[in-house]
Amino acid sequence: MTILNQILDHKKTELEKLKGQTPLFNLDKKKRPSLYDTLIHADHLQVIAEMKRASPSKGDIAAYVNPVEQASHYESAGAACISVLTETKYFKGSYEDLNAVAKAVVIPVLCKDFIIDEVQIDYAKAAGASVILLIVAALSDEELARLHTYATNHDLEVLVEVHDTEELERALAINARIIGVNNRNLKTFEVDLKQTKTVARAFNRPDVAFISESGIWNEADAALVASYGAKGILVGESLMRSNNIIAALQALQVELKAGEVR
Ligand SMILES: O=P(O)(O)OC[C@@H](O)[C@@H](O)c1c[nH]c2ccccc12
Repeated sequence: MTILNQILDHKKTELEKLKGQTPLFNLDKKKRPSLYDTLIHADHLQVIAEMKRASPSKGDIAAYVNPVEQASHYESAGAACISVLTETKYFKGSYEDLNAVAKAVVIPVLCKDFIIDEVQIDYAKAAGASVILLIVAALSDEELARLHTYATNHDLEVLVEVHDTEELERALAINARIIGVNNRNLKTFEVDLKQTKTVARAFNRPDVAFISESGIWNEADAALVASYGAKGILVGESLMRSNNIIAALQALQVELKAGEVR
């Protein structure tokens, strides 16, 4: 069984618990900027910086880091959005982490989880997210369309994650406005930045905000995916391990040149 299937099986067991409770978080509702608008109008590569304590492929990365401090560094270094892992068993995240970050920053906040049910979207919103992730590989076409509509109707933006050109077609079919290609295959854990190139070449839609996710360590990686057409990048581990978060994040914000070679 692939790791993605293991995570999804575990998720199903948690749904009943979520459905039996009401999400109660303390939050003053903030109007956050639109991630889509930020990406579409970008003149330099936009960074979605991730709060990631651990992962199934790497184990502990920074298990005990303070999410508010981490997110505040990200925000002051010019991040476009903060991604917060809320999956608990494999990534050691929580809705409490998300809520703490949402209270501390004014930029968009992405709830990073394996969403398979509306109740998770309710929790993400209640905890303060303005963006959610939907993973095409984890959902049927019907589920993808239904959850995408549900989130949009609740004033959330949606990052739709794909791995390859077949999944890209499925994302385009539901009119996804923000599409991310995950350079890490969630079935094998292999990371290849060229996935960004392959997917970028398969479509020409300037109205879609296209981002590259995972495996970005330095300015050269950032410049490479920008040259493939990415307007933004989703970066976790390299920032979590950095001992100079601000400098590391600033270095990734490379200039976007008009008419990049794709
Ligand atoms: O730590 P990295 O290699 O910079 O990757 C960040 C992010 O892309 C990764 O955490 C991620 C992308 N899609 C996901 C889906 C679920 C969990 C995690 C992810």
